[in-house]
Amino acid sequence: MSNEWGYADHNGPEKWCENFPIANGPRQSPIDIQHSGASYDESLKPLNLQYDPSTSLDILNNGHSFQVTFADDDDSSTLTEGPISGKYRLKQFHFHWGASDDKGSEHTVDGKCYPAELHLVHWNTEYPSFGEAASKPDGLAVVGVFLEIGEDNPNLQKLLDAMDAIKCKGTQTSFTNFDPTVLLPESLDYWTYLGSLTTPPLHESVTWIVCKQSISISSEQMTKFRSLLFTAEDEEACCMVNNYRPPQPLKDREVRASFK
Ligand SMILES: COc1ccc([C@H]2OC(=S)NC2=O)c(OC)c1
Ligand SMILES: [Zn+2]
Repeated sequence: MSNEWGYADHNGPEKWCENFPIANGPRQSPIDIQHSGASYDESLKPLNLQYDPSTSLDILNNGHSFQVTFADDDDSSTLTEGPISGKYRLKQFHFHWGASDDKGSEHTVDGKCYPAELHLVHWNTEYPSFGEAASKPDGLAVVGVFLEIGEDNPNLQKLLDAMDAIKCKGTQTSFTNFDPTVLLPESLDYWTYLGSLTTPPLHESVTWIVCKQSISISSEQMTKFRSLLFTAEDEEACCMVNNYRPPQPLKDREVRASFK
């Protein structure tokens, strides 16, 4: 398989180990989070997420998902506290989703799949850049938020309105003055464990912070996500759906809960 990984049968998650043997490593993500298997840790602090909307730059279809990228040349948008030490800067956020409402999240909870999952990707300012941090064991902290079918979510509308401009792989458009705080659930109770990026290169560099509470998305809004394409303008169109990796073995890891 060339380095062109994807989510199809010929280049999807079951094949990634051919070019990325870490795919079978000791701290791979995502995982199935079992309520009964998580231990409450009273030493876990509340998350401190401070985002400056003026750091949002653009929205891009990268051929695997769509992402909103943030200026990260100072400490304007950061994650501190929670399970981490030090300060992590927001680099980007993106989503994973399914072809139908019964699948799409990467993490599952007691075997339950959600239709989509948001990832807010932060890098440790102990390192000079995201690129340097991405391969270090404490380099990244990703906040995961489940999306559940319900009422229309007005906080997603600005993202949905931009999608016509980024339908194809490699297209992007300006996306300014967006505060990702509006995408967080009311409660910031979380599970945390040590894991990895969920796409190649699958670096085992992520402190995962998965929110217990979901946010809503309507079925109509999910349909808009599914109108994006994995493919470029000059290629045969392939709908961007099922861009999720299934749960990986927990192996010798613990999952801690910030709540009883
Ligand atoms: C710009 O940085 C990123 C962000 C996320 C990933 C993947 O890892 C997780 S988490 N979600 C993914 O899609 C990534 O993979 C190379 C690079
Ligand atoms: Zn992701």
